[in-house]
Amino acid sequence: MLDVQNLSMRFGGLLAVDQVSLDIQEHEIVSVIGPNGAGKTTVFNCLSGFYKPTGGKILFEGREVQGKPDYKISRLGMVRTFQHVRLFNQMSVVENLLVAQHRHLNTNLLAGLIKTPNYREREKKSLDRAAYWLDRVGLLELANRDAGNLAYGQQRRLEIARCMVTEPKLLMLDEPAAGLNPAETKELNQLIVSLKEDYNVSVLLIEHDMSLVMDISDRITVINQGRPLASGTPSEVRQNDDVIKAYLGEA
Ligand SMILES: Nc1ncnc2c1ncn2[C@@H]1O[C@H](COP(=O)(O)OP(=O)(O)OP(=O)(O)O)[C@@H](O)[C@H]1O
Repeated sequence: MLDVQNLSMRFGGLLAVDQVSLDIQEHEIVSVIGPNGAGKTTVFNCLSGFYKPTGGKILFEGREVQGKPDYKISRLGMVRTFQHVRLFNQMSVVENLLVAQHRHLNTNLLAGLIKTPNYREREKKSLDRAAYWLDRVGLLELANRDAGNLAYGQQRRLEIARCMVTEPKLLMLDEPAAGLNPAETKELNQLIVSLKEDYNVSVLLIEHDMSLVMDISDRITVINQGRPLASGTPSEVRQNDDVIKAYLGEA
């Protein structure tokens, strides 16, 4: 599904990502781990179109997407969350999900103004999808609350729902467990696995919580100082001496 070949990203004199390759097959959860500043978020920013990589190829379903703008990449079915939650805080919870779908579908302004039957039908579908996902992430009863007033763990779940209403093929989660308590992390674990099992979504995960990573990942890629250090199954990575020395030993 996703095939990243020798991805590089240079910021002036700093080579933040240096020849990183990874791939994700359908129905897989793949994690990218590594010490702080290793380049994980920069890889995400390149994949999701926030940065134009300075080298390498990104193939999504066989199509080259490196350098394409973020809205085009998300319309192809690759969507992401952010390390620091980015919701529309002044809007209600349900409005956040409606806006996500509008932006995704590139809704026609004129059709919206005169409310054509086709437009109404789409609006109804958007609302149904929003309600479905709010229920699915346990936020339905908070639908009319301002997003900014939700507890942190709830905002994180809303971010995932906001991705899911656009029906992605690949979901990229940047440190989704950061700031969550153990009970919330356990819920997150179950949610991510069910996205894969029940909705056939592939997941690319950046995460520092090693118990979560080891539990749900099919494969793991480790990067260190921008460079690929190792990749394999959780048990292969856990036993890799280089990984232990560079990261796991201190994690
Ligand atoms: N826009 C930018 N301009 C300049 N340097 C940047 C930029 N974005 C990231 N960097 C640098 O690239 C390197 C990799 O950063 P990145 O945020 O990708 O690491 P990370 O592995 O995600 O770290 P963390 O686990 O702390 O989130 C760092 O040295 C960072 O300072």
